[in-house]
Amino acid sequence: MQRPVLPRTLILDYYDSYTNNLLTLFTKLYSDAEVLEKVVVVKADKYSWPEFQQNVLPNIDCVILSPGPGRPDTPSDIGFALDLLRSHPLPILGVCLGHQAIAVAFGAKIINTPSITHGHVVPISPVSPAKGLFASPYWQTDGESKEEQVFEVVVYNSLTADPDTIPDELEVTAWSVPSPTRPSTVQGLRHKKYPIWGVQYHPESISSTRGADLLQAFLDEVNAYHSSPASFPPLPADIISACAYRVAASSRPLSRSRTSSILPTPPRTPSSSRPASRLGYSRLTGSPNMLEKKFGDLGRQLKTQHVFESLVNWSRKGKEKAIGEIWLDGQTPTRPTTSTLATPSFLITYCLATRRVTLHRGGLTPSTLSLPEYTTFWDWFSEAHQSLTTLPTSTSSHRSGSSNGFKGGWVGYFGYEMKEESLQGYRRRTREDGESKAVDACWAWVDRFTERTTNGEWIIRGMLDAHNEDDDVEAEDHFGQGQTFGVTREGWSEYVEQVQCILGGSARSDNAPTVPSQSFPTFRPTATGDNYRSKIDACREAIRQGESYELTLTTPFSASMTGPPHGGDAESLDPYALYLRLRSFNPAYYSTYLHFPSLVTPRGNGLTVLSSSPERFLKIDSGRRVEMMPIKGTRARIKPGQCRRADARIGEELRTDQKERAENLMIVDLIRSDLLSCCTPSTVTVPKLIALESYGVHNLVTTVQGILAENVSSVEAVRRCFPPGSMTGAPKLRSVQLLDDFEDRQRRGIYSGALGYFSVDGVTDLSVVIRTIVVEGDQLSIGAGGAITWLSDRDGEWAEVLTKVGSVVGKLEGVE
Ligand SMILES: C=C(O[C@@H]1C=C(C(=O)O)C=C[C@H]1O)C(=O)O
Ligand SMILES: NC(=O)CC[C@H](N)C(=O)O
Repeated sequence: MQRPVLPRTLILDYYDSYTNNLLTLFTKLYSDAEVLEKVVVVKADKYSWPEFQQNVLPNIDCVILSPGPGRPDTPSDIGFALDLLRSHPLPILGVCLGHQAIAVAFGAKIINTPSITHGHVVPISPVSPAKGLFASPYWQTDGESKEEQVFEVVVYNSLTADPDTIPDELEVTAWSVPSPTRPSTVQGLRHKKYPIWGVQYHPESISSTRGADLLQAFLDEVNAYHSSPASFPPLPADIISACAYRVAASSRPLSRSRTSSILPTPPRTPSSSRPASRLGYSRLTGSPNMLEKKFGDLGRQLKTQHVFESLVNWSRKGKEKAIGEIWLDGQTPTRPTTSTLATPSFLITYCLATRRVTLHRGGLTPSTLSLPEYTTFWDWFSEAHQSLTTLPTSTSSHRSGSSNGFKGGWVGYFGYEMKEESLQGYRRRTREDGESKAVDACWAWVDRFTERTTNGEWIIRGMLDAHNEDDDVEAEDHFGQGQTFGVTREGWSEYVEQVQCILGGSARSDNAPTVPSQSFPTFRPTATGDNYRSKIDACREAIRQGESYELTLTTPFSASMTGPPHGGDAESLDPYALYLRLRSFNPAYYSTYLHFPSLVTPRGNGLTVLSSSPERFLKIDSGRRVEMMPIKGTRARIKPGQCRRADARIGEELRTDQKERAENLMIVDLIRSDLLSCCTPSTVTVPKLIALESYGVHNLVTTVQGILAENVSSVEAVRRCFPPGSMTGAPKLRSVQLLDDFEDRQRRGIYSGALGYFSVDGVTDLSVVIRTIVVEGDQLSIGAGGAITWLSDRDGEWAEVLTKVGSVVGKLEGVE
């Protein structure tokens, strides 16, 4: 059977985190180019009802009403959908919330479903004889028995249409197959006269079957409704540009928003006539301006700690005062990573409350710039990064090996509160005192560094300042203040010599190696366990009301640098010595030490981040492949060596636990939808669904990948996926707003944000900031939390939080 001709389809998005996944159903049937020309996802409140009737309806052929938080009988949740359904000017398909809207529009009641279910696979049975879309030739397979017509899908709902109130003009087309724990519920509806169909389940979920069949059945009806034209016209440009996130189908220039630099914005010149760029990267065909020196066997036997400390000591004595210390210290036995040791040449910080970008350089007074109204830090930083980047073209093949590591560029973090400028529709909470000092984002510029490769060899890398490379070229100065972005030839020679000395063992070392802290300071929850338990109740109540499907509730733990450590005498702790303890106590793929002594935060002077995160937020490789690896599902381990079989059993129990799998699946569907906002739709896939990974704790991890669309920069991709879905729950926007309240409007700060690097060649790798100690002045904090679902148990969830904190700093004695 031929696939139906693709009509102009407008998907109204009720701020759900699964809506974009509907695009994947389209790309199973049509090419990316066709889908991007004919299908748009538009936020449901983008148009008023009169605007929609006047400007949009005449230019589209059908509408899909998305899933979403809230209720279809609450006007602020459902907008003009009920008017649209009652006037039914064109064919409409409702999914979940959209389906419930159909019921409400024609008089049915919405009630709590007898068994609230999110992220579980449920069998569905169409009524017999088949009705509505299930009677379509695109659905029916000749000769199927009733049992064979049962199909499996994922459901995410707390509410349902009350079957006793379905009006005569509507008809139920499918029911869930009842089980002892789940009574049968309405899963499909159709209007007997109008072109309106709905499904309660989520055909777009990764674990649903027959989603594309359902879509074809609908699109076939749309064709019939419009008298089966040979083709439908493309969508007009104004509707395409109303799209929440636009992904280019083919080669187009990068869309750049207006941004500002610390001094006036650099003049725009077409890329062909542009100067060879500030760092000369536009001529990066081989590696003309990228410097690299390999040391072979020299220093192989040295500990990374020793080399790091020697480099730091050397830079502390240098002419220019170092502005920070960076050790990207990935270390797991199973997934090898490189280590990066660097002292950055300058820092950029951003404060949301003041909207100020500040440039910090060693020994100089910081200079600041207020961002104009029309822009955000994301745009500003994206522009700053792009102006220094050679973007790999989409035709460049997927290169492997070392070309995917850090090559120099930005290292730092986006704190969780940066969601304020990334999440569409986010309503900001009121500001607290002291927030005008907050460091909501911090990015350090690294133009030379020492790397330990996975095979233990030492390499140094650098990039040459454009001034040195080509005298004709006036290096542009994006930040003003005479800031340079690369090393000088002399600076590089000096660095080579110094590292050679260190690796060769001839560097004079004034200091003995730092001794790791003997113990961790005593961390305490800032609120009691009972307080957290009561918030779990509040989360479950929000879930019962249909406001959220899953909420990642978190809470801070704090300690003081001057307080008495576990069982020891009072002593002042050194954050670096503490990091040395952490890296051996909880080695993690994203283990990181960031030390910025000159930064001032609301809690004190100096900011140090000691991270042992196991979770990948987002990686972009040199072939523009984006990979996200959300973790959901955590269990404590029996420490290896003690009882391997019992430990493996706990892992297996976690992997097969239906509640944990549902938690993970919910985030997987969310992450797919996030990636569809920045990747070419057909490229978004899930190569590994719910795999067990056991490091400090047992975790369930999923891998989601896609290819970054040509018109989306790496910073913009991160922004579209930020904050990390595993730290919010789903749907993201509503869950984040609820969590702001449940967490008493406290800032999460760096915790729950993203930390890592944006390399000059476009390669990016960021972790989700969890299992991380943040040191501000003499205050230490660790955030921890977990995903709350309808099935959550108060004690179990609190125990999980303590397990997570315990994996970082050891069991907290006396905390219940
Ligand atoms: C909230 C935290 O972790 C998140 C929640 C997890 C879970 O619910 O199992 C696992 C990893 C993280 O995505 C934390 O570590 O604080
Ligand atoms: N996924 C959805 O669209 C959910 C719809 C509604 N908020 C419910 O919980 O039932």
